[in-house]
Amino acid sequence: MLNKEVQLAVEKGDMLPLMEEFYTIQGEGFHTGTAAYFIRIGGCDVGCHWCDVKESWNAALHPPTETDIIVANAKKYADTVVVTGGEPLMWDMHVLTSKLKEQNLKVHIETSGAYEVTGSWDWFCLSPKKNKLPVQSAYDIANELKVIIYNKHDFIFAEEQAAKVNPNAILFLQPEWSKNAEMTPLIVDYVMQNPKWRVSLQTHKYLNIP
Ligand SMILES: C[S@@+](CC[C@H](N)C(=O)[O-])C[C@H]1O[C@@H](n2cnc3c(N)ncnc32)[C@H](O)[C@@H]1O
Ligand SMILES: Nc1nc2[nH]cc(C(=O)O)c2c(=O)[nH]1
Ligand code: SF4
Ligand SMILES: [Mg+2]
Repeated sequence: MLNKEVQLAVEKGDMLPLMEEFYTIQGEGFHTGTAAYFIRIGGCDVGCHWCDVKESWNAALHPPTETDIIVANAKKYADTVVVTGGEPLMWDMHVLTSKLKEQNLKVHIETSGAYEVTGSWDWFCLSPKKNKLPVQSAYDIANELKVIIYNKHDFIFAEEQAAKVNPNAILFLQPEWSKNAEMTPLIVDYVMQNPKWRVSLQTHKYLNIP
C-alpha cells in the first residue's frame, strides 16, 4: 500500500498502529484473574511520568496493521479481548470493535478517557490522568474507575474523579508500581475507611506474566 493509502486507512480505523498482542490474565481491576487477549495500540500524548509502557508513546514506531489481521489473531484465543495502549482512543475504534463483536468476542478497553469515545465497549475501564482529564462521555459510560496512587494527593484526585463518574462505576485505587511499598498500606487504610473503594493490584507483575 502507498503511504497515503495507509495514512487514510489509519484515519478510518481500518488499520491501527499495533505495538503488541498477547494472551494473558487480566491483572488489574474488576476482571482481575480472567483470561483475555490483549491488543496494545501505539500512540499516547498524555505523558504520565510513571507510565509503565513508555515504548508505546510514539505511534510511528508501531506498524499500521489491518484490523482484520488483529481480529483473526484475537479470535484464536479467549472470548474476551482487552484493547489498551498507548491511548487507544486516539484512534477511531469503530471498525476494530465492530469486527471483534462480529466474532462474538467481548470487548474491553483500558483508557485514560482523554479523547472522544469511539467504538462499542462491553467493559470500559477509565483510568483518569491529571495531565489530561477525561471527556464527559468517558465518565458517563465507565464501568470501572481505576485511579493510580503515586502520592497522598492522589487520594484527593481520586475523590474528585469519583464525583464525576456515573454512579454505577465500580471504584478502584491502584498503587503506582514504583511506589508500591509506600502507597499500598495507605490504600489499604483508605479503603477500610472509605469502603466505596476497592483495592486493585497489578497482579500480572507478581505472577511474572505479560
Ligand atoms: C499503560 S495504560 C494504557 C491505557 C491508557 N493509556 C490508560 O492509561 O488507561 C494501562 C493501565 O496501566 C496503568 N498504569 C500505567 N503505568 C502504571 C504504573 N506505573 N503503576 C500502576 N499502574 C499503571 C494505567 O493507569 C492504566 O490503567
Ligand atoms: N496482565 C495484564 N493485565 C493488564 N491490565 C491492564 C493492562 C494494560 O497495560 O492496559 C495490563 C497488562 O499489561 N497486563
Ligand atoms: S495515559 Fe496510559 S499509556 Fe499514556 S502515559 Fe498515561 S499510563 Fe501511559
Ligand atoms: Mg500494563
